[in-house]
Amino acid sequence: MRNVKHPYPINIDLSRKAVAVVGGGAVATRKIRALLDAAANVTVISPVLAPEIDTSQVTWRQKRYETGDIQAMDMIIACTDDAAVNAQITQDATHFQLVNNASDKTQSDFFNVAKLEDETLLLTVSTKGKSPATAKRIKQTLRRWLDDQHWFKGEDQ
Ligand SMILES: C[C@@]1(CC(=O)O)c2cc3[nH]c(cc4nc(cc5[nH]c(cc(n2)[C@H]1CCC(=O)O)[C@@](C)(CC(=O)O)[C@@H]5CCC(=O)O)C(CC(=O)O)=C4CCC(=O)O)c(CCC(=O)O)c3CC(=O)O
Ligand SMILES: NC(=O)C1=CN([C@@H]2O[C@H](COP(=O)(O)OP(=O)(O)OC[C@H]3O[C@@H](n4cnc5c(N)ncnc54)[C@H](O)[C@@H]3O)[C@@H](O)[C@H]2O)C=CC1
Repeated sequence: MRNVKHPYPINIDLSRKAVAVVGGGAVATRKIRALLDAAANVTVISPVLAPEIDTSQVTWRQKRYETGDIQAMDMIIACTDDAAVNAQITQDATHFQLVNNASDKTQSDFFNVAKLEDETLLLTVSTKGKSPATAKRIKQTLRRWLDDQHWFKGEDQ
């Protein structure tokens, strides 16, 4: 995140929000899964899409990113494999849009978190951007502990 030491953690209902994912590769695939879980209206802007992305669940604009593409979006995830394009997207976003630059943590309004979820629980883990792999490992450890306590009834995620 740009310069905040104590980010504000929230759970967002995205069902009335328009979310742009710029890029259609491995990172986009993971972010889109979580966005669709939260009922977001997802538009993917990318010349190519990974086969795991279901085009019946998103709006696909098959093109390279251009300034103006994100104008009507509430939230934007910049995850192309071109750092200059991701930086341009951060620059194009206005102060009332929330932008995540997946390739540069100093250019994001928010970070994505690792989540563990069933009907009644939503646990999220963040290392404040320091180590996503550690967040994933902590999530897996928590999952085993919750299973041992019979406190978790979710699928593997
Ligand atoms: C800052 C942040 C920004 C953001 O994306 O919001 C960010 C940034 C970066 N991630 C990188 C790498 C990987 N990240 C993952 C996975 C996850 N990354 C997630 C979050 C975040 N990642 C945010 C901070 C989270 C926090 O605060 O802890 C998770 C938690 C949530 C999610 O993405 O949905 C999800 C957990 C999956 C789960 O829950 O199972 C994997 C795959 C894996 O581990 O399986 C790899 C490949 C690892 C490898 O193999 O090296 C790189 C290096 C890129 C490079 O240079 O190559 C950067 C760039 C940088 O650090 O600047
Ligand atoms: N935050 C995170 O969780 C992680 C972030 N990363 C970062 O994310 C970047 C992307 O990683 P992957 O998805 O694995 O790459 P990838 O190579 O699988 O996908 C890149 C996608 O970007 C698209 N693209 C390229 N130029 C574009 C443009 N001008 N406009 C629109 N789309 C464009 C391509 O068509 C492709 O679909 C990496 O370069 C790395 O910096 C990598 C791993 C995890």
